[in-house]
Amino acid sequence: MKYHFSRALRDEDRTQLYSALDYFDTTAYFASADGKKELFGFDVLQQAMSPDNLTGDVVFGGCAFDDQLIINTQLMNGTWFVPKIFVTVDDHFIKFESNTHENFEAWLTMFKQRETAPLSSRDVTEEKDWLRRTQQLIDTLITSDTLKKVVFGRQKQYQLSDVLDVSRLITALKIQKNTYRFILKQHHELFVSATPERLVKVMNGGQLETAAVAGTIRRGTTVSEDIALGQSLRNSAKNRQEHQYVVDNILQKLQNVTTELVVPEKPKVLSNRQVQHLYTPINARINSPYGVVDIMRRLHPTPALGGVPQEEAQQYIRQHEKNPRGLFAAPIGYYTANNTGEFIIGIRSMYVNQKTHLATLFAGAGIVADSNAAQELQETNLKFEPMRQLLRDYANGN
Ligand SMILES: C=C(O[C@H]1C=CC=C(C(=O)O)[C@@H]1O)C(=O)O
Repeated sequence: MKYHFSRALRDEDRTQLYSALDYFDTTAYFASADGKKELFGFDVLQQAMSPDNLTGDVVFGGCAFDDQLIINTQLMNGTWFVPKIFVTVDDHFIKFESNTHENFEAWLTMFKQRETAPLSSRDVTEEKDWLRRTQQLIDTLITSDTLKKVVFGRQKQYQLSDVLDVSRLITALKIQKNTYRFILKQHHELFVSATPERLVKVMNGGQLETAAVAGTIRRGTTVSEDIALGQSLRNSAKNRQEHQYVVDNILQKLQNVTTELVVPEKPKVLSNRQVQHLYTPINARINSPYGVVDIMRRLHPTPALGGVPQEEAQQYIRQHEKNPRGLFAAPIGYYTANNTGEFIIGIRSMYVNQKTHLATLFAGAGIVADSNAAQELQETNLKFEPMRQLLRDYANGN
């Protein structure tokens, strides 16, 4: 990029940057799981449905989960853009890069928080037969010689009374600890995710970090109950199996494109606000000439989102889920011209059409032969909760 500027971070910078996300037609926001690093992309220099034809210092976007097209949306079928302005914020510093604006301070002062109307929401559609279809899937898994695991998705729609402001969404998302937060906005469409699942991060020098996040239990209401639940998750043969499918698949996919693969023997427990997961971090060094986009394409979908075997599970998903997933359960993130970048998985997410004011919330659960359909239904209810809470907090002005 042509213009570069950096300085110490000031208190008001973040608020102004959040407001700037509402001023442009196309924007992206990415926050690391510890909340220390935030990336912003503003306005479009180049745009495409696939990253292949874009040449920019940084590219934001996401692929659709599979090749099923969704009507009346551009965003959910996969979209990528090179921003005109790229801003990075960490604990102490702010870095501004631009092709079009020379003066960062003058640019930033243009953006003020807007007054917004109160919001209400009511649920309008719900997949009432999800329990029955999940039982049918369990029966299929019990009798199948080949199919071992399918991550089965569910969607729920809410009618909102007004448009959502990205700046207020970011503020309301902050309570979702230990999750990456991502918002992609294109025209009247928004995709919002507070996800614990990192697909891949590649750093300068080719160090690669990924993780298996699969196997779920609720949070306890007291510290001791929470710890006991985490322990029972670790001891659950069903959850360990569900998790191990993901670890094995990632290792197999990385084998020929990396060296120095490091994987702990046993999973840890990763706690989010509503649920706890089994979690295995996996590190490696990426072989030349592979880049972060190659690894993203190679890894997606892991059995945390698709299933085992991959092709058969994806076919089951295509045939038995009510609606295509779009960016739900799909890779979203950014990459740079230096082959670094980070892709997370768009779960605990929602899609909002700001013209119809319809919000679609997504949740899924890994189903194996040992699964209990009613428990999986409960699990998906918990997985809807980050976005339901977001809508509630947004409405309450939190
Ligand atoms: C598909 C989702 O979760 C996946 C990620 C973590 C744990 C999962 C599980 O335990 O079922 C799922 O594989 C979702 O949250 O919508």
